[in-house]
Amino acid sequence: MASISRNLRRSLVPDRLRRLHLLLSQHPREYVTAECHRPVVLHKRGPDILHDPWFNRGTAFSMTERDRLGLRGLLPPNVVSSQQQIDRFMLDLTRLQKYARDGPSDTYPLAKWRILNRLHDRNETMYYKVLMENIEEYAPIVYTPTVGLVCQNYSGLFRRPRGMYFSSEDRGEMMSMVYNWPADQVDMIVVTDGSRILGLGDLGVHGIGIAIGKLDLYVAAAGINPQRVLPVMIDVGTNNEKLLKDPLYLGLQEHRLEGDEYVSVIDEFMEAVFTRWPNVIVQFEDFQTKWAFRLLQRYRKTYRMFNDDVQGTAGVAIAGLLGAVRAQGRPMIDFPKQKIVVAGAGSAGIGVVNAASRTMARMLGNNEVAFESARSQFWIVDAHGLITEDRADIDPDARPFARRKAELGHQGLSEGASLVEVVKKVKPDVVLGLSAVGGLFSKEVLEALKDSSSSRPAIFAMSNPTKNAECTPGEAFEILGEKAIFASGSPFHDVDLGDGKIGHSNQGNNMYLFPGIGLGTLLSGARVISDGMLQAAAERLASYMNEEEVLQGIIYPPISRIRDITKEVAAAVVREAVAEELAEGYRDMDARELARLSEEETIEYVKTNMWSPVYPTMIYKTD
Ligand SMILES: NC(=O)c1ccc[n+]([C@@H]2O[C@H](COP(=O)([O-])OP(=O)(O)OC[C@H]3O[C@@H](n4cnc5c(N)ncnc54)[C@H](O)[C@@H]3O)[C@@H](O)[C@H]2O)c1
Ligand SMILES: O=C(O)C[C@H](O)C(=O)O
Ligand SMILES: [Mg+2]
Repeated sequence: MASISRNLRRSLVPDRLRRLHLLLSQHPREYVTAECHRPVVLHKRGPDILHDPWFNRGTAFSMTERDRLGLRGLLPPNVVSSQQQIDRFMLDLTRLQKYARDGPSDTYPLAKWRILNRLHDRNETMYYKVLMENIEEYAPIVYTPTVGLVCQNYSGLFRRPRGMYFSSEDRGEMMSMVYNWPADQVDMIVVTDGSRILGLGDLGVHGIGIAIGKLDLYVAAAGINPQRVLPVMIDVGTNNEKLLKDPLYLGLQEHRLEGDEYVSVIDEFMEAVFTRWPNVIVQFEDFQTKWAFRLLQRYRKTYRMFNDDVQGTAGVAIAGLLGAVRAQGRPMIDFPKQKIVVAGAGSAGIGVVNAASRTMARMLGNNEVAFESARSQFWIVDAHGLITEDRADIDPDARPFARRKAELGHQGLSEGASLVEVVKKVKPDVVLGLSAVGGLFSKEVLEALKDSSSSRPAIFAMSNPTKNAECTPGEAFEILGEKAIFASGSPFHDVDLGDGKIGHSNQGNNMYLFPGIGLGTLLSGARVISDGMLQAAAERLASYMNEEEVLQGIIYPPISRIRDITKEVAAAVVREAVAEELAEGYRDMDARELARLSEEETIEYVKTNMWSPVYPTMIYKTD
């Protein structure tokens, strides 16, 4: 029988230990934690349980449970194990996938999503077990890139509602509406207003799919209990003319609210959710750039919130950029010498440049000279070309990084210079795309990068979904050869370079950080999410890959390791929250005890609190 760690043993009384041994004999060891061992109290019986995906376990209900919960006779008599259920489902899934093509040129992503979604609707535990055990195959279905296709087709795919919808029509009602949600505890909310879904633009209310997909990763990667997650869509209208005219559109058919009216809706939502669930964490997702920064500044000092596109993406990019330095055989401290061209000056691009330049400045001494030197390592190109001081109506968020007049002359560049011109003149170590323009890193741009001052030029084609990637790994390796480092926001296959050589295609997606940021914040009980906590998360991700992997060009972990990396990131966030005296503790772990935990004990503490897809003991209560 598998052994139980000392920490876990300490937290269990003897009869629970017996059940734990039973669980260990039925499930992979990593699933069995104290968190999944808590009994669940039910206030419903019979068919109500079978229709509730949180509690339903179908044919896996034992005979004693069927008696206890009024289920006897409501299910076929053969009791099966959870593994037999998964085997049966997987067989059916493979068969259905085969006969349910989505279209002539396409393979089966939407068909797969529909089948998985039906399981999500009837048995959440089983759904997450399938997802976790097949994360490489199904993360790209429930998350990027297929989630984009799902949002684009949401009116046709919609079956059962999931999550909550707040609209501009609900002004004045939100405080009472939040009590319509059935869970008394919510740990994690992902909220979107649907205004910029991946690189697909304004998808209005159909953007709820992205919040659902992000929370699927919170459950699968971070072990947040699926009963305590809440996807939210704030429908303030849409500026997508097609949706405004579409008779099948599910949202408000009016233009988006603007200005103070818009802010007041978001304010009301924040007040309502933090009143009912004071300890909740709110992740802002896919808000158009003009609101992303403003809302972040407005709430980050008072609420437990962060913006994934601005802050999660920045951390993931920093980890990858540091990986690219190490891949050149140089120490991370050489990062401030890297010349970086960024294509895209939206929430993601500016978020990356802000955070990466701060990281450089810290390495250089954190004073004014250091900041100035760090700033000068970045060239930002947007839809109008190179951003310089000469630009009229410059976006205030981009202003600090506009190239100075004095620098331009000797570089032979001017306001609005094209991307290819900038790459030719600057000879950057890195080109990083967050432009949402597929193919932007054209043959010409990649050819120009051959003159890079780096021994291993790095290409980050980070825009999503797949067709928005600035280039493919095939294009990058073909032109730049085996030394190139490649990462993309959506997954691509590695490239066979012949002679047994592989061009590694890394996935540089904020999924490697947001689950750990959320989990670490929850388990530390930090009241806000500080820059230091975000930096600690990024640094842990950066150091996760070992020297050998990095030298091979592997700068991000494979998705199969997402649960492990998330645990490590969460522990780093907890420790930083403690160091900054922001941690207030979680459940029976108070701030003082948290501070006494060693690094290893913090990791064990995180692991113990991660939910796993194991059917818990159920107890029926009448009130
Ligand atoms: N990989 C990840 O983890 C990750 C995270 C966040 C966002 N993203 C992706 O980043 C993209 C951008 O997101 P955003 O919120 O910043 O969007 P945005 O629309 O606010 O910004 C896009 C930026 O690209 C610029 N741009 C447009 N055409 C260009 C061109 N031809 N050359 C150079 N720049 C051009 C625009 O001027 C703008 O500054 C999206 O595709 C999104 O999916 C990826
Ligand atoms: O959702 C993703 O895959 C990454 C990112 O948040 C995005 O907006 O593209
Ligand atoms: Mg996003």
